[in-house]
Amino acid sequence: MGGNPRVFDLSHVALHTTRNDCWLVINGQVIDVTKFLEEHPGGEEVLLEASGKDATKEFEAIGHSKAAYGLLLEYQVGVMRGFKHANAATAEDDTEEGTKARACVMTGSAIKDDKKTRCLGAIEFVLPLVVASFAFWYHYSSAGLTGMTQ
Ligand code: HEM
Repeated sequence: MGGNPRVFDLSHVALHTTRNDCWLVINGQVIDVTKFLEEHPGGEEVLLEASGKDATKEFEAIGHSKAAYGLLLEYQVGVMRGFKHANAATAEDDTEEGTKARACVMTGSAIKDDKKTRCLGAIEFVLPLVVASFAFWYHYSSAGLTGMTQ
């Protein structure tokens, strides 16, 4: 799909319900799974049953892997009219590039959060050690000084 996604109505998607022409809708993405029917690990029957309609619930109920979500992009032919993505402003943002960009943002923040947590962990561990060593040093050096002056 290019920068301008094709926009479909459900009535249009409903015209593609055969083995030779099989579309379905998942999360506002219009997916043409015709070429994927034979490859689908869950079998072609479930795809045919879900064809021509919004199959988001069925798709998500299976707990498909990230790879399966990635495949959606590969077979996407357009978006549903008026569909608002959970984390996108408009359906127009739901281009392949847009979705990939969002995926990057999501991965990016996940990694960032992870780093932050690791960094915090290190600080939480090192800081008490530094404070304790300082306290020791202060105690003994001032004791030494006191000893010297007496
Ligand atoms: C609503 C329609 C769908 C239903 C009901 C469905 C059902 C299933 C089921 C039952 C399995 C498990 C097979 C097993 O473990 O033996 C499966 C696996 C899989 N499906 Fe679907 N599926 C649907 C749509 C799709 C679509 C549209 C794609 C991608 C374009 C897809 C990609 C996959 C992949 C890659 C697997 C392998 C396991 C995984 O990576 O999650 N499925 N599906």
